[in-house]
Amino acid sequence: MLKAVQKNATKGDPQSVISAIDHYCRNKEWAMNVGDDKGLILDSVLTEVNPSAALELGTYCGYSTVRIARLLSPGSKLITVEFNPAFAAVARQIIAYAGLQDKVTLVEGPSGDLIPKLRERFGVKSFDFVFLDHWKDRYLLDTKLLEDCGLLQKGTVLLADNVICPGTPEYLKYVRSSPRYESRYYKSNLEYTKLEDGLEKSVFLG
Ligand SMILES: O=C(NC/C=C/[C@H]1OC[C@H](O)[C@@H]1O)c1cc([N+](=O)[O-])cc(O)c1O
Ligand SMILES: [Mg+2]
Repeated sequence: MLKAVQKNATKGDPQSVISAIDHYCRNKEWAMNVGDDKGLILDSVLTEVNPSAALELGTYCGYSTVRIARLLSPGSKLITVEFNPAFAAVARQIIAYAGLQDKVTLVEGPSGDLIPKLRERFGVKSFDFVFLDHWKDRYLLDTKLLEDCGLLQKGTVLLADNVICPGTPEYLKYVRSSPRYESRYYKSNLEYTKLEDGLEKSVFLG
């Protein structure tokens, strides 16, 4: 994937990096990026929220990191968390190739350990936007952790990938039944396939 970006994308042009990855993953080797179909929904929700402080759980190779960071207003920041050092190493190069390294802080390690440290380490008061795309059985645990650490504020938008495939049933049940969230499902398809998947947008009500 990284070679495809270096070969086919233009340095400093995030859209060309996104297109190069999508083309490669559709035609050569599938990979678990949020992809171009769900990516358009991510773009529109992100543009609507226009966050000054955004968090991504599950960087993988940085595809959604680039999608998010390219739409941030000047001065806004994205913190992205990745547990797997090999993925993180690729992501750093892809984010830099897109020229977005100044907007992105990539933190390596388990989300459960890092979330409680984000305030002291990065001076984050709270997040306006959270993209959940990491281990599917961590979505609910980490959402509750974000609540308990006071990192969500009234109006914070959580956007969760893969709520159908591979699926995050406990998380869905929680955000759809809790009085503290206003939740909505955006139907789409699993990246680069015809299988159903979708994004769940949940607004924290405080
Ligand atoms: O596991 C998925 N994502 C979470 C990956 C999590 C972790 O894998 C190793 C690394 O530590 C990374 O953080 C996933 C899986 C599929 N899938 O179709 O299997 C599709 C997706 O969009 C996904 O995000
Ligand atoms: Mg995903």
